[in-house]
Amino acid sequence: MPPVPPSVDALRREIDEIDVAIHDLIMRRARVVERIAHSKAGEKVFIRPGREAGILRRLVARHQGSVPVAAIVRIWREMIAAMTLIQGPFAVAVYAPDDDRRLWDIARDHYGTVTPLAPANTTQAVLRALAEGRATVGVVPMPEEEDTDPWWRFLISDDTKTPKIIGRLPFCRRPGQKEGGDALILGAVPLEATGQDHTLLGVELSQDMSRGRLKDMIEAASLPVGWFRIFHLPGGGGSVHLIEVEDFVDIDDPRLRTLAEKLGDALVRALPVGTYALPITLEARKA
Ligand SMILES: O=C(O)C(=O)C[C@]1(C(=O)O)C=C[C@@H](O)C=C1
Repeated sequence: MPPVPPSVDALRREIDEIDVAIHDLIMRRARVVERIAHSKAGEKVFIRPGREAGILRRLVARHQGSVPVAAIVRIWREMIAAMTLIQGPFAVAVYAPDDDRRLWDIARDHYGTVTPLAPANTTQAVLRALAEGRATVGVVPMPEEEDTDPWWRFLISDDTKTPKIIGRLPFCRRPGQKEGGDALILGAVPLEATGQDHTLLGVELSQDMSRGRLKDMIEAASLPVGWFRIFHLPGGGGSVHLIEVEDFVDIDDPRLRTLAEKLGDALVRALPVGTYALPITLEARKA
């Protein structure tokens, strides 16, 4: 006689048991996070974007079976966001002018149901919310070529309180999803290498310099250049540049000293204004 398949009732009882086990594990995870939070006592910033990226990359790599991996990412983002809030106040300012909800939706996806999000009409308002402590992190659009008043120029500062770029959204890109509507996350968080990172380098010059010449100098300092944005300071007072470097570069990186030597008197300052963990692009088969 072939074995009798379990009844639907029996399968549902198995699901109930699994749910209890998952729920127990979530509560156990939260207790571990509470202990981590305890060890961070006294630190103003308790988010670790690099660690979050590592957790998701590991899960996406090991995922198998019929559940779309995008759903796994969503579940973990919900959990990590909730477990961030366990550790202290956490709020997000999102650039969402009038009825433009694009970044709002990306931010909600990343920060889950319970994280307070506040809309900001301008990118300046996002920076103000960060400066005034109303938001822990801010979500702003990727720098556009034609932006006449770019938000990123305020990040090129030696003031240690200046927020940095700490992430890029969406962190998981579905197959075919365009990069056009991407966002960057700002926050006063120490930069952390994850093994697959890009850095945004801020360069302030006392004079205008052609993009080609600056690019040559940066590449001669062994920094692999991605895209470039330029803002000419009013009144001919020089220029600021945001340069994507396809590597992790921190403030002590010797390549920055080489660049400073090459730029000589033209240089006012060159510093990393942030790094982001490279987003994951999901395979069509698993998405
Ligand atoms: O590892 C930590 O430092 C945590 O606070 C835990 C945790 C998580 O839920 O895994 C939560 C928030 C951090 O941004 C990173 C990870």
